[in-house]
Amino acid sequence: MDLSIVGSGYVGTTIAACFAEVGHDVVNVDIDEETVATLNGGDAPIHEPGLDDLVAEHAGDRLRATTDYAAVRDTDVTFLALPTPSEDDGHIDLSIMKAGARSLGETLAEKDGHHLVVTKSTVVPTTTEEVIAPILEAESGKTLGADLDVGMNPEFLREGSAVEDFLGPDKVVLGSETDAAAAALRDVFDPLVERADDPPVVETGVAEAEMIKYANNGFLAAKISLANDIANVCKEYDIDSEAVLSAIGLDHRIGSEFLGAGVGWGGSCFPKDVAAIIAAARDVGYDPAMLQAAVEVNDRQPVRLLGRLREHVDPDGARVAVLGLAFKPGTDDIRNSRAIPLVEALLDANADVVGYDPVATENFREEYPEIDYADSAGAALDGADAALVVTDWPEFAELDTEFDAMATPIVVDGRRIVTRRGGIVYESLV
Ligand SMILES: NC(=O)c1ccc[n+]([C@@H]2O[C@H](COP(=O)([O-])OP(=O)(O)OC[C@H]3O[C@@H](n4cnc5c(N)ncnc54)[C@H](O)[C@@H]3O)[C@@H](O)[C@H]2O)c1
Ligand SMILES: O=c1ccn([C@@H]2O[C@H](COP(=O)(O)OP(=O)(O)O[C@H]3O[C@H](CO)[C@@H](O)[C@H](O)[C@H]3O)[C@@H](O)[C@H]2O)c(=O)[nH]1
Repeated sequence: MDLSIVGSGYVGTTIAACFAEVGHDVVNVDIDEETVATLNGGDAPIHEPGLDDLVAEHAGDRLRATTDYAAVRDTDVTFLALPTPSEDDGHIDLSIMKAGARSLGETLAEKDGHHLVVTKSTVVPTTTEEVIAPILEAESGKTLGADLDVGMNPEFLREGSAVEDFLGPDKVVLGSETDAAAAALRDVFDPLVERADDPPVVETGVAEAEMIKYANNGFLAAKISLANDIANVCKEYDIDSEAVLSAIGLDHRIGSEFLGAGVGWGGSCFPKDVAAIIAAARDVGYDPAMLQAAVEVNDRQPVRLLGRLREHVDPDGARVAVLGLAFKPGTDDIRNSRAIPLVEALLDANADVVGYDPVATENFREEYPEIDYADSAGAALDGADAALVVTDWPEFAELDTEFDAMATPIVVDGRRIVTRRGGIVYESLV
């Protein structure tokens, strides 16, 4: 099939390359000329394992990119993979989605025949039908349910394993309201479902599909927060939280994943999505207490980590190495990284901060040019008065003699990943 993907970021590029991989002809539309040029040059515009290879293989053939929305007229289905950031009060900011829908609608005015527009972005319930569809209808002159349909296909990929997750999903959720939309969505996903050995395909309504995404992320974020709550209790009793959490994970009703206690959840999705569904729920008169508690526990974890640091060193004037700037291992994405509140608090406390990350340093430097950066963990530790471990990059587990170069070897581990104990002052958050 001929597919167009509007937005070529973490999701748009990944799904475009993967759809090309399963046999579709795909065009990416993005307003960023550099992104488009990078893709057309055969390179991925983001760091994501396996993506470079797919882009290199399909670019110029089944995968191409353009800044010109007119390209969507040659396709059957368009996915909107545009950002849906948070407003200051947590509500979803739909301005980019609306701008994309307007451009798409304008261009569809000149397309004969049926077109399906699928929301891939994470949007609060009713957005696709009540916000996106009316813009598309108004701009294109097409009629919803006749020559225009909308659908919703939430995305569950994780950064750092995006390609693997998209090509091997636990489930595929296809939200539609008409037979034509349901049939087109099935046609898009059939080759992927077949290749992935038939994962469950959930066919549902558009608003249900929108809500499934928030329920998924809200549940996972709350699961981590509950693990952190339990781990904090363990810490106060001097009980090994890892032993406790791994034991409860053996109960199949609980499951062992996303019980990783530590400095909490960050990233481009959990914080904004949990905030957005809380705000949307309040708009319709319901206060989601569990989700709110998940946020509160999460906000406390960096504060607790700094408390552990202060038990050993006064940050004022101290050189503090921050190990890990990405919001999780395997990505250069720093959006809502736990390193952000930590670095800001350290700067407020007048610490001399040196950051290190295997791949996210340049992104962090753009936001925080005022701190020092090292090109290895060892260099960051050299001469430091204390180290905070913030991201669970596997290389931090291997650190050993590097700690010997610290001025005072105080290691406060926010991810419980460092293995060395002898000859250092080791303090774990949980
Ligand atoms: N990042 C993830 O892991 C992930 C996973 C699942 C769902 N999501 C959801 O997917 C959506 C996209 O997220 P992302 O992380 O890929 O965003 P992103 O910021 O990485 O990429 C968005 C892209 O859209 C482009 N863009 C902006 N305005 C445009 C316009 N008017 N027309 C065309 N292109 C435009 C930008 O240049 C950018 O390349 C969000 O709703 C997010 O919540 C993200
Ligand atoms: O046991 C765990 C697992 C994760 N995290 C943290 O949680 C955050 C999110 O991690 P992860 O879920 O692996 O990464 P994302 O790429 O943000 O993926 C989430 O957000 C995406 C965007 O909505 C969804 O598509 C994915 O299904 C969902 O897992 C990171 O800060 C992790 O460090 C923990 O603290 N403990």
